[in-house]
Amino acid sequence: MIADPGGAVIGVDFDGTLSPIVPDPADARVDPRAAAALARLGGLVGAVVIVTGRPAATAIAYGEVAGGPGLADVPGLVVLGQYGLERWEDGRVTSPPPPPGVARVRAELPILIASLGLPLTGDGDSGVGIEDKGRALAVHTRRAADPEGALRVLREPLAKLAAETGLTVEPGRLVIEIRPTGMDKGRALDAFLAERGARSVLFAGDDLGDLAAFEAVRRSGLPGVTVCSASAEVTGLAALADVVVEGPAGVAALLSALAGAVEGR
Ligand SMILES: O=P(O)(O)OC[C@H]1O[C@H](O[C@H]2O[C@H](CO)[C@@H](O)[C@H](O)[C@H]2O)[C@H](O)[C@@H](O)[C@@H]1O
Repeated sequence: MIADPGGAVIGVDFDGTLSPIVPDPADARVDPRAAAALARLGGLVGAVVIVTGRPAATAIAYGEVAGGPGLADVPGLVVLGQYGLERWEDGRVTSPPPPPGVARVRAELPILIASLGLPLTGDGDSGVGIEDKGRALAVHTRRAADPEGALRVLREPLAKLAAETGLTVEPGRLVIEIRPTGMDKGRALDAFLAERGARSVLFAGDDLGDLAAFEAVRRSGLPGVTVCSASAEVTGLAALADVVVEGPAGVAALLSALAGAVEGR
């Protein structure tokens, strides 16, 4: 990677990796040090790609940094959003239309959650939150009175709703998403590595949804490094990573050190 940076692909997740976990998903923002490191790397390596469950445009918007380089300033950046269904590049998003089941989930979710006796969040209130991502919906319990308990109550009814609407369930950090089938971070990364003719790859993530990308690094057969952005909340991923760092601050430090090593080679 350092000897042949032009062949390297640097892949990163957004929430929990570039952006610290916060109670309200709408408050998430990139760590400015991570954005600055990626902006350096973008001019040095083959490609920088963000692979995220967020809509691609949301990652770009939450990647703005006042007075410094933000994610939109990373040279050649590609964002594969909604687990690879969307692509942001050169300021434009391309994506297929949402499958029809999403509209039914959107209509039924508030009723279903109320029927389970779980209060929904209002502005700034505690409760269960619904994040509408256009082609997927996420049900968040981080702000519920009992986050783990709410997750337990929701698990089966959401799986049933996903099955009835031809969609799939994606569990995450105090969140269950109902999203289109047929794509995941691994498939998205496979295709990107092939498209760019990658000769090495690094992928950093924080959650079990990032495991598919770790597996893509392994099956690529390329010299590869998997990085876990560690937290007390997700303990399973660290054992499966080559390198473990402390959250987004640790990821930023690692990316910055990598940029320094390439610049100084
Ligand atoms: O693939 P990622 O970039 O990691 O996105 C996965 C989901 O992350 C977001 O939720 C998580 O972060 C929130 C903000 O810190 C936090 O409040 C929540 O508890 C976490 O689950 C996001 O809201 C989802 O849409 C993403 O799919």
